[in-house]
Amino acid sequence: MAGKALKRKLSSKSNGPQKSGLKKAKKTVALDNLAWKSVDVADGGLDDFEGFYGLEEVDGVSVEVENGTLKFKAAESKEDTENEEKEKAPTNGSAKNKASEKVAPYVSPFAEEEEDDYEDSDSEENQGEEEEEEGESEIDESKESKNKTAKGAENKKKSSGLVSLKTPGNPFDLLEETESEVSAELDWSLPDTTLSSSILTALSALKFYKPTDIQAQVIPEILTDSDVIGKAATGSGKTLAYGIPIIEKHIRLSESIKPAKKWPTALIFGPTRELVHQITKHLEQVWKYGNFTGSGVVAITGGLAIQKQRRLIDNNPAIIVATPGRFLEILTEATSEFRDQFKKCETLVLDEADRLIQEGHFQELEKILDLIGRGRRTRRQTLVFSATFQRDLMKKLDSKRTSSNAGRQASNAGALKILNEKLEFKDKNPVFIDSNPAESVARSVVESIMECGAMEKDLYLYYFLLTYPARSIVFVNSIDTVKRLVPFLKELGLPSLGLHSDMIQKQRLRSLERFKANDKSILVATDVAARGLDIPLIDHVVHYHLPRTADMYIHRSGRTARAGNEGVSLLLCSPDEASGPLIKLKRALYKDNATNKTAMKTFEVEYDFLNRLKPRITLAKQISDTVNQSTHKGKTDAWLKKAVEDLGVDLSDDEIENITGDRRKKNKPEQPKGDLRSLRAQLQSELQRPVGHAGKYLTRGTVNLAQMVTSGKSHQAFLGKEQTSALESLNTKPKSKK
Ligand SMILES: Nc1ncnc2c1ncn2[C@@H]1O[C@H](COP(=O)(O)OP(=O)(O)OP(=O)(O)O)[C@@H](O)[C@H]1O
Repeated sequence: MAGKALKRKLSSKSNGPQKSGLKKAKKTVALDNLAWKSVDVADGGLDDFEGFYGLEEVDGVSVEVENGTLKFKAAESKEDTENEEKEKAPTNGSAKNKASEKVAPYVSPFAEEEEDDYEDSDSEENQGEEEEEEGESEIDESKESKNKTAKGAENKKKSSGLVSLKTPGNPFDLLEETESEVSAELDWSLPDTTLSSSILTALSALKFYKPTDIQAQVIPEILTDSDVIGKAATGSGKTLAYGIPIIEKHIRLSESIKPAKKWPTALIFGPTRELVHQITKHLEQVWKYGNFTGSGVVAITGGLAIQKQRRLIDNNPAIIVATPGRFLEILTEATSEFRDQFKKCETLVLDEADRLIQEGHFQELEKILDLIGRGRRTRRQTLVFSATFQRDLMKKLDSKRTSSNAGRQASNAGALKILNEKLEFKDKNPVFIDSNPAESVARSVVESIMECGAMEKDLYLYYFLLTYPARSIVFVNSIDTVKRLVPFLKELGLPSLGLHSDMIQKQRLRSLERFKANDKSILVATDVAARGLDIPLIDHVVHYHLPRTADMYIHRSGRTARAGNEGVSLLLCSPDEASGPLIKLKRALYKDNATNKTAMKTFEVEYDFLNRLKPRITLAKQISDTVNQSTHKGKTDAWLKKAVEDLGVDLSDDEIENITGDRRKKNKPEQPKGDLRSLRAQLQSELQRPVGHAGKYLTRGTVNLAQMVTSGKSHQAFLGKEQTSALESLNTKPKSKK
C-alpha cells in the first residue's frame, strides 16, 4: 500500500542503494497516472468490508522533492499496467471484460451485511448472461442455480411474510415475470405518493417498515418539486427523508428523458468528510435495488486523491455527495462546460444546513452557488435539513437581532427569510417542516450531569468509563485534549481511539472503523464527530468539556439514542462551568422552567470507589505526559500535509522529517525508558489491585443505565438492592488479562 510503499522506499534509501537486477528503473510519474488500486479494509482487520471509502493505494512509489515540488517515482505507471493487461487479455474481448467496464458501486466500511431475505433478480440475470458466454456446462449450472434461488426465494417468501409487489399504474406489470419482494409489514403509504417498487424493496430489505415522522411529512413535498426546509431530532432519519425522493425522482427522470441524461440528479453537501461518506453509503443502500445503468452515488471529499474524484464525476453519477471545500476545488479547476452540467442538476441538498451556512463556513458554498447558479435563476429545487435551526444560527446570521433571547424567539418565518437570502430558493414560499417543534435533544436521550472539580475530570471520566463499559464517545473542545486523553486512557487499559481534524484522513477513517468494530471502544473526539455521524449502538456520550453552543450539545448528544434506541448523555461539569456557562446552556436548551430544572439528572457517584481509583490516575498521567513529551514532533509543513492528503497516504513522522529535512527530533532528549518502565510496572500492579466492582455492569446487559439515571438511581447501578448479590463478589481480585 502507498504508506507502506513509501516507508519501504525511504528506509531503503537510508540503508543503501537499491538492489539492481530484474527491477525496472524508476521514472517520474504524474500523481494521477500512478498504478492506484483500491485499499482493502482487511489490512485494518475488518474482513467484512470490501473497500475503504473509495480510498486508493499504490505500491513501490518514492517521493522526492525537486525545486520545491513533490515528484513521484515509480517503476510502472497506470498506463504500463493497463497495456500489460491488454496484452495478456484474450483478443475476442470476453463478457467479463465488458462487465469490468461497469462503474463499481460505492463501497465503504459502513457497508452492512446483505439482508438474507432479499433476492436481487437483476444482478442474477446479469450474472447469468456473463456465464453464458463462458461455455455450455456453465450455462446449465447458472440455470440450475437460478432455479434453486427462485425456489429458495419462494420458500423464504412464504416463511417471512414477503409479498410480491408490482409498480401500480403500469399495465405491462401484469405480464412481467420479474417481481420485487417486500415484507407484508411494510407500510409506506404516503398522501398522493407512490414510491417505485425498487425503493419499496430496498426499504423492506433494510427493515424500515414505515416512515419516520420527518420522512412521512417531507417525502410527498419533495416529490411535488417544492423547496423544503426540514427540521427533526437527531437520529430521526433525515438522510432518507431527502434520499428516498431524490432516488424516486431519478427513476422518473431516467424513464422520461431518452437518451439517458448526462447531468447529476442531485448535489448534496455535508460539512464533514465522514458525514459525506456516510450519506453516500446510506443512499447507496437504497440505490442498489434499482435497475440502473451507469454510476450511482459518489462521495467527493478532501483527503482523497483529487484526480480520482474528478474521474468519478466524469462518469456521470446520478447523485454527488460532497464537502464544499473539495467540490469547489474541482469546480475551480474545471472548464465551463464541466460546470454547466451542475446548472441542470434538479436538486440541491444542504445537510446540517445551519452549519454549512454559518459565517466562516459559507464562503465556499457561496462560491459554488455563484458558479452553478442558485435555485431562483436555475429553477432548481433546494432542500435544507438539520436538527437545529432556530437557536445559534439565528443569532449568528441575523445581525439585526441583538437581544440574547433572539435565538429562542426566532420564528420559522425568520429562519426562512435568512435561508432565502443566502440560498435564493426557487419557490417564493418554501415549505417549512418542523417535525419536533418542542424538542431540542432527541427524546430518547437520557441527559445527566456529573459534578466534579475542574482538575479532576480525568478521574471522573475514568470512573464512568470503567464502571459502564460500552461503546462511548467522549467529546472535548480541543485537539490537544484528544491527544492527551487517548494515551492516558490506553495506559489505563481502556480501548480508546482519537478523532480530530488534524489527523490524516486515512487515520480518521480507520479510527471510526475500529470504533464501530468493538462494542466497548471509546472514541475521544472533537466536534468534527458531533454532527450527523450514525454509528449504531453508541451507548454513552460524555461531554468532557461543556460544548461551546447549545446546538453543539444537541448534535453531540444525538450520537447516541438513534433510530428508536436509548442512550445516555453525561456532562462533566466543574463548579466554574456550573455557575455561568451551564446556566446559559440550559436556558438556551429548555424553553420552560420546569424542564430546565428536571431535564439533566444528577449522576450519582460512589465516592469510596472513585477515591480508590486515584493512584491509577496519577500513574497513568505521569506515563502519558512522559510519552507525550518525548514523542512531540512539532508542526508538519502545511504544504506537505496537503500533498500527503491528496495522495491518500500515511507518512510516518520519520518520513516527513526525511522529506522536509527537519532534524528537530534528533535534538530531542532521549526518552527516559527506565523511568517509564518502572511507572508502567507500578500502574500494572495498581490495575491488578482489587478496587471494587469495575466492569461488572453493562449498560446493555445487567444494568440499563438510561433507566437508572432516569429514576435517579445511577449509584444503585453498583450500590443498590438490584446488585447486592453481584456486589458481594466485587472485592475479589479481578481476572488478570491474558
Ligand atoms: N424509516 C426508518 N425506519 C427505521 N430506521 C430508519 C428509518 N429511516 C432511517 N432509519 C435509520 O435511522 C438512523 C438515523 O438516520 P439518519 O442518520 O438519517 O438520522 P438524522 O436525522 O440525519 O440524524 P442527525 O441529525 O444526527 O444527522 C439510521 O441508522 C437509519 O438507517
